[in-house]
Amino acid sequence: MARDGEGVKLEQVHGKGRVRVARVWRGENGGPHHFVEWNVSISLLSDCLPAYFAGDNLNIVATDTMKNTVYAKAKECSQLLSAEEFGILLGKHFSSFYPVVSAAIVSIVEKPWERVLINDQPHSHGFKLGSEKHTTEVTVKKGGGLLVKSGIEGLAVLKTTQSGFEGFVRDRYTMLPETRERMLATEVSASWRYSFSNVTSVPGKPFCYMQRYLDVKKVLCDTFFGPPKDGVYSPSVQNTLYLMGEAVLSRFSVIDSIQLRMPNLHFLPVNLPTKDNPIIVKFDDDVYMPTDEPHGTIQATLTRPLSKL
Ligand SMILES: O=c1[nH]c(=O)c2[nH]c(=O)[nH]c2[nH]1
Repeated sequence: MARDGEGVKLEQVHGKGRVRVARVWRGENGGPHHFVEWNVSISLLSDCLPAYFAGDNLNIVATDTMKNTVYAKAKECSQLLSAEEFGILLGKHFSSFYPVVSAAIVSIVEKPWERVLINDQPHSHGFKLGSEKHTTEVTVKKGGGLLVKSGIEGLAVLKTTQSGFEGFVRDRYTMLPETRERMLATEVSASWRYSFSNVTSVPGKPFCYMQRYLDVKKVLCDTFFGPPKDGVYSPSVQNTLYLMGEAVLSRFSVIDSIQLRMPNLHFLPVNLPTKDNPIIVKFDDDVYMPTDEPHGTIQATLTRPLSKL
């Protein structure tokens, strides 16, 4: 929402960030419990410019109300649902319930609680924290326009060989040796966009966002690592990132585009020469110094041709 007035252009959005909610669904007749913990952020686009220009709050949906709505809607959801479905439900509510709201953006980060296995048996009500996180960002416009993104944060992956980096620009500042043998480590963040563009075109069951999230994660990992025995050679993070994104687009027709962020987390070869003694440690692809920073930042978005942008 923007207004030009007295030489000032105002663009604004307001919302509530980091609303933490956990929900348990207790199985009938002693069946297993299902559990999620979500961190929900809401932004509303609404015509509340008088609040900024004149201190008139008449059209403001209080952010406290947004927070309460998260708990109220979680309570109403009597069946297990995915973060995406909860985001759509909240987005539909905010954009249709309030005449002043033209669009709602709901972002959710799911805490990676996983059902625990005891003696290989899934526990009925016990969970432990995993690593990478499932995320979603849903935009719902008044009238039903929809954008659903899902994502992964913090998928840490590493391979000890089958990676190199050669043929790059060399100048007087370049010290990095060319190599066909190095470690490759990254923490993948991915965000992909589904092709549904209206709340009426969202597929119902059996389409399952949770399963799709697991499928995309598998395709990303399979492409990064390659076959179990021999792996696959990576000539750069850039090429591996591209192949990962391309594999997702070619495997899932409901996904229009994917953004991947893959920091290059360096493992530096350790050589310890001394002035007087023979070399204490000579690097032989064995001892490394892991570093978090500085790190390479490699990021790209792949979009399917002919996507309805
Ligand atoms: O895969 C890589 N891509 C780069 O752009 C780069 N730059 C660098 O120093 N090492 C690497 N590795």
